[in-house]
Amino acid sequence: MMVELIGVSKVYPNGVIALSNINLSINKGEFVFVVGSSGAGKSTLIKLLLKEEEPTTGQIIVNGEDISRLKRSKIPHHRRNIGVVFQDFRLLPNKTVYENIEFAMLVAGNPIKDVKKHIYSVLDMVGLVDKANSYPHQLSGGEQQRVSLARAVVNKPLILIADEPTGNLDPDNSWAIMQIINDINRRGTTVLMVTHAKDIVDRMRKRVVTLVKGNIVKDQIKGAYDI
Ligand SMILES: Nc1ncnc2c1ncn2[C@@H]1O[C@H](COP(=O)(O)OP(=O)(O)OP(=O)(O)O)[C@@H](O)[C@H]1O
Repeated sequence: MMVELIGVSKVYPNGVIALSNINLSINKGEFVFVVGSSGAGKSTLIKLLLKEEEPTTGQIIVNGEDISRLKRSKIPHHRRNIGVVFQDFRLLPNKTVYENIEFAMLVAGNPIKDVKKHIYSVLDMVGLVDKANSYPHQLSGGEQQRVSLARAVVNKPLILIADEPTGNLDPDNSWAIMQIINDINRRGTTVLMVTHAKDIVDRMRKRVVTLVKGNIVKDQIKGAYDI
């Protein structure tokens, strides 16, 4: 099992119950869509997995490790297991495409040899070798998201979390991003993608976990977007 949530609840200090006794198991190599209306608890789930928030009850096990018991000093090591992409790309504006990816490797203290070759291999995967020396503002939204995906996987994470990765993109760019995420998954990375994109979910025929008010109300093997 790559990710396991056992009896996980999250009650924020203001009393809002964002997640209520969640049980969820995700196998190594699985692809899971998480869907649900606004406020259903999707972002909270991601924050718990990244250990940006602590669960109120329950256990969260990632790659065999109970992250609710993790020492503060072990959090960076835990986060290196997870690559993340967001709706708003979050590239560093003053660094080139190459430097954005290089920086992610440096920060992770990555022991990967031949940094340059490795950066070009992830750029090749997203079809942007020719943009290595461009700055983010010189790229389209779709291209920026491709860079952000290259950066997310450069340290070979076990899990890719994509938080509405197509939220700012038109249908063609959305579909291109979806294909890259699917390729990343086929190469063995477990993928958890939060999305509101009904057309994409319905076309991909992957596992779909549906949240309503902090509860999993549906978990379908080859599911559809149905809220
Ligand atoms: N830091 C916080 N403090 C208090 N309440 C919060 C906090 N973060 C989220 N909430 C509340 O918890 C509930 C779940 O929020 P969450 O952001 O997880 O939903 P979501 O499914 O990601 O929604 P969206 O699709 O709008 O991003 C909501 O009622 C929200 O108002």
